[in-house]
Amino acid sequence: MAALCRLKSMLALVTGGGSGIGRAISKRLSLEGASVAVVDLDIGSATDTLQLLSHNFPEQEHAAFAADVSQAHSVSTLMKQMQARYSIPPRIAVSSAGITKDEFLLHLSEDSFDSVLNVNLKGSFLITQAVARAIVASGQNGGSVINIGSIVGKVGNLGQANYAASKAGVEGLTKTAAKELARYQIRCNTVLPGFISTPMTDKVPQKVLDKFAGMIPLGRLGHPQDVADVCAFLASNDSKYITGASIEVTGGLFL
Ligand SMILES: CCCCCCCCCCCCC[C@@H](O)CC(=O)SCCNC(=O)CCNC(=O)[C@H](O)C(C)(C)COP(=O)(O)OP(=O)(O)OC[C@H]1O[C@@H](n2cnc3c(N)ncnc32)[C@H](O)[C@@H]1OP(=O)(O)O
Ligand SMILES: NC(=O)c1ccc[n+]([C@@H]2O[C@H](COP(=O)([O-])OP(=O)(O)OC[C@H]3O[C@@H](n4cnc5c(N)ncnc54)[C@H](O)[C@@H]3O)[C@@H](O)[C@H]2O)c1
Repeated sequence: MAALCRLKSMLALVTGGGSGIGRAISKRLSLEGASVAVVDLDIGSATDTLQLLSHNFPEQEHAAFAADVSQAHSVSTLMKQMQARYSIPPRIAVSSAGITKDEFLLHLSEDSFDSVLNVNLKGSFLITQAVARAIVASGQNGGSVINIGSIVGKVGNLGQANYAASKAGVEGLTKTAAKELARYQIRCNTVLPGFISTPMTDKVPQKVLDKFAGMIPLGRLGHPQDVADVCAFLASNDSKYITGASIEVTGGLFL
């Protein structure tokens, strides 16, 4: 197989890189030659991810950063730290940081609503804005923003009014960013994973899983790698004419 080097000399920022899908994306982008800034609330898990990244090219430099994507000041500090470390802006920005606080609507608290929207939607906004600003300020056009939504943002899900709202918002945010940032050749796309086996889905009650068993046409739960492969495509020039798209990575769940 030809050496994977579609992202050689590119700097990628991946939030939520300490676990699950974000960790798989970090690994996949490094395999294709990118230097990866692994960003997570949990610096320990982000540092653990560093140990898993590829170093196939001498210029690859990976680093871990602690940041809370829901807080503007934290994202601002992150960007300053990245500027000091790399002196170039990230050309690939993946927002994978996300949380759930599941509860039926009738019992859902304001705090559970706010915290999920702040991390999942506002976090994607803050990262998209910060990276776009850095690219525009560099005077050199070009970049790929990849925001991780969810099929739940499209179809809804029992117990996830907050989460579904946040993920539907991520799509609207990303489509608008695609329209506004095209003039800078910054492409913005949303990935909609289905049920992917990660610590996030480990919390789903077994009786719920049992209800959905057999509902996935491709016959298996998704792996984080399944999402990472699509993100590598969206990060690369192989998707150079794609922006504003929402790509479902679901195995056909909820077709
Ligand atoms: C096996 C292959 C696919 C499995 C798919 C199952 C999930 C649906 C698709 C999600 C895909 C993408 C998700 C992705 O974005 C990442 C995540 O968000 S992972 C978290 C997903 N969260 C949920 O699906 C919510 C699960 N439900 C709960 O956590 C609890 O039910 C809760 C909402 C906290 C309420 O708990 P409580 O103890 O008050 O009630 P019960 O758990 O006893 O539930 C009462 C009855 O409602 C049924 N129920 C609950 N949630 C769902 C659901 N999402 N879909 C269908 N039915 C649901 C539950 O089975 C009980 O039914 P019964 O009265 O018959 O026992
Ligand atoms: N697993 C699935 O089935 C599935 C499906 C659809 C969408 N998604 C989305 O994919 C993304 C990754 O999910 P996952 O399954 O890998 O979850 P995960 O829980 O394994 O990883 C989420 C990561 O985000 C980090 N994080 C949480 N809040 C943060 C914050 N405020 N600032 C910075 N980092 C923060 C966590 O520390 C963790 O490392 C999430 O946005 C999730 O909503 C997951």
